[in-house]
Parts: sequence; C-alpha cells; structure tokens
Amino acid sequence: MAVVVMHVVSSVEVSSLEFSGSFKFSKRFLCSRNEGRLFGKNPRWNSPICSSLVANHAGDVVLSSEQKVYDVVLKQAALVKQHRKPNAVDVKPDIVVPGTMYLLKEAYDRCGEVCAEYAKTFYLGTMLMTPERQRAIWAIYVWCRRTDELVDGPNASHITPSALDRWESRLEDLFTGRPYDMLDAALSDTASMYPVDIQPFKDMIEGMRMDLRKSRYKNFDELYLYCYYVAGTVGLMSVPVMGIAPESKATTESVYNAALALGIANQLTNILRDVGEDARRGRIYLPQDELAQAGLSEEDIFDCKVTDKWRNFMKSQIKRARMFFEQAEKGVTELSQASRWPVWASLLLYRQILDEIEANDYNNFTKRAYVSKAKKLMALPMAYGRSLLKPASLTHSSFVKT
Ligand SMILES: CC(C)=CCC/C(C)=C/CC/C(C)=C/CC/C(C)=C/[C@@H]1[C@@H](COP(=O)(O)OP(=O)(O)O)[C@]1(C)CC/C=C(\C)CC/C=C(\C)CCC=C(C)C
Ligand SMILES: [Mn+2]
Repeated sequence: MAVVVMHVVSSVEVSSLEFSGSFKFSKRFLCSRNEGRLFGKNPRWNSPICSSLVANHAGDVVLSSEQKVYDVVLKQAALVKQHRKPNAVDVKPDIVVPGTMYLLKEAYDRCGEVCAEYAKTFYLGTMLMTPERQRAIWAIYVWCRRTDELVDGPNASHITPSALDRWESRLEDLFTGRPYDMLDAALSDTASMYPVDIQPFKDMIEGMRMDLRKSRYKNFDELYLYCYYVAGTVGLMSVPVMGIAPESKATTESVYNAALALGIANQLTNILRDVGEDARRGRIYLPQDELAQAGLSEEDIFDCKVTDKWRNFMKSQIKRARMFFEQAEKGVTELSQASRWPVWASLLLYRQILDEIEANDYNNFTKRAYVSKAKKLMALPMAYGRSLLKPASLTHSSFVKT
C-alpha cells in the first residue's frame, strides 16, 4: 500500500489544457500523416457512425474528434502494455506504514458506501471483482461522481471555471501523492497501484468546462468530443484497474477502443433518455445539423411534441447508440474474468434504456425511460452468463494482436 500524506492545497495553479485546441492541421500535414498510425488503424473510421476528417467554417480540413480521441486511446494503451507481460505483478507490493493502512481502509470503505448509495446495481456488479480491483473502481467512481456533481449537483449554479481549475489542481496533487481529503486519498492510492494516467481525469474536467460554456452541439463531431470527455474517459480510467485477460490475443488499443465505445454509447443513451429534462434546463445535446435535416427546430423540442419527424430522428439516434454498444461488446470478453460481469451488466442495463425509449413511442420529453427492477434483475444472470465466455471468440480482424 502506498504511503499517503494528506495536505491542504494552498496555491491554485491553473494547469495547461493539454488536450483541447491543438489539433488543427493543414491538408498537407494530413497527407503526410496519411501513411502513419493515424489513418486506417481505427476500424470505426470506415464505418457509417464516424468520419475521420471534418471541414471547419473556413473550409480547412481538420482532424475529427474521433481521431483526436484515438490519439489519447493509443497513449493510454501504450501505458498499460507493460502490465500485460505474463509475469507482470497484478498490483504493486504493499509498503505498510502504521496508521496509514487504517486511514486508507476507511477511505476506500467510504468510497464503497458512496458507490452503493448512488449506483446500486453497478455496486453489486463490482462484488465479483478481487477486493483490490473492487475498491480501486470505487475510488474512480467516487472521483467521477464528485466531478459530475460540480456541474450537475445542488451547488452547480455557483460553479465557475476557476472552481474547475481548482478541482484540476487538486487532481494533479493527488496524482503526485498529495491528496486533499480522504476520498482523494483513495484515488491517490489507486493511481500509485495501477497504471492509470491522469489524462482521462483531466479530460473529464474539460467536459465539465464544456458543459459550463456550451449548451448546443452543431454536429455529431462536436457531440462525440463531449461524450468522450464526460464518459469515454471513464472507460479509459477503468481498464487499467479491471485488467485485460492474460490469455487475450486482442491488441491493447482495441480493448481501450471498446472501453471508449462503451462510455460513448452510455452517454448517448443518457442524452436520449434525458432530452426533455435537459431542454427544461435550456440544453440540447443533439446534433443541430441532424435535427435540421430531419425537419426539426429547437421549438419542436421545447414544445415536447412527439411527431413522426421526431420518431424518425430518434430512430437514427438510437441506431447510432446501438452501434457504439456493439463496438464495445467486442472488448468486454477480453477483460480479466472477474471484471467482465460488472461491465456486461452495465452494458446490458444501459442499452435497455434504448428499448424503453422505443416502448414509450419515443416520448422522451415527458416520460422517463426506465428499466424496471425485474428487468434489471434478469439482466444480471444474463451478464454473468456472458462473462463466462473466454477471450478466444474474436470476430473482427482488427481485434487480433499483430
Ligand atoms: C464496471 C464499470 C461499469 C466501471 C465504471 C465505473 C465508473 C468509474 C463509473 C463512473 C460514472 C460517472 C459517475 C461518470 C461521471 C459522468 C457521468 C455522470 C456520466 C454518465 C454515467 C451514467 O450516470 P447516470 O445514469 O447516473 O447519469 P446522471 O448523472 O444521472 O445523468 C454515464 C452515462 C457514463 C458512464 C460511463 C461508463 C460507466 C463507462 C463504462 C466503460 C467501461 C467501464 C469500460 C469497459 C471496458 C470494455 C473493454 C468494454
Ligand atoms: Mn449527470
């Protein structure tokens, strides 16, 4: 167990934003990179859900959000490759410091309680994981939940960009072993035990910044980036803890790509479920160009009328979310045995929300799509059954290690 010293943040440092705003390339540059790793490697770029290049207002060709995010995926995958070596230890050996262990146990227990309170089914799903992995996932969950609460919780109206800067500063401190409070201490310990990188955590905070300044999304490319920030990042944070099965032949990148896809699928589903609720807060997380193509205006959404135009629009949005779930499915089997159940459970349960939207005849304005307790319970043994599948079942060539 790592030594954890709590300290109080005295100075607030605004960190540089490593991710946003630095990806505009000229056409020439893109061509010269055409033979490099950026192109043709991500299987989804040839699929109908995403395109690799987009043009901005000035007509320049720029990298799509998906390509930018894929660069993060490659970086994260490279960081864990070491840990996939056959003799790599699962977790670092404990350094026992009297008193610290007790404090850490308390910190992790508290994370478990928060997780059980906010996400009961998911908490249940973590029960099959090894105790070390389970508590590390709780610590990540709690940090994500607290981050989300900053912009979604009861104090959201008081949150300013500088509050998010302070939160990021705290994050940097905990990643260097200087946590601010006991919940941070749990994540600090997790970060010292597993190859989790700070980038997805920073990117989630960037997503919260985006939420503060933006309430409309011009196209799917913009929405994709938002979904990566607030949910795709969760996949990238979790895989280093959940671990890839030692017998898996899949490339590390492909597993990360699937984890990213599950985050995107979950967030797209969350958005489709909450259209009415978000509209009442003045927010529309739907691609404006696709709304226009479907003959829909913002007023149609604020009016909450379920028309055929709306039904058709929803059908295409649901189809896209399902494609991301399908992409994710390929990766779950590659995870370490004990981690598969909670992930299958979360995939099956969240995907069912899409079925419920259909069952509500696409009225996501005034009816909340809700998966009943009975259906939730039925999904658990089904998830368990799927989790027993071994990682040999590779169906996509891009999934096989080369
Ligand atoms: C096993 C497992 C599912 C692990 C992930 C646990 C974890 C760390 C979850 C954090 C979730 C969280 C609090 C994120 C903050 C932002 C947010 C709220 C995103 C939305 C989640 C749903 O929350 P809810 O329905 O409560 O939404 P409201 O706040 O009420 O609106 C999201 C929709 C995103 C959730 C994203 C995931 C759980 C990503 C899952 C991906 C993996 C675990 C990777 C799996 C690996 C492979 C290879 C497929
Ligand atoms: Mn939320």
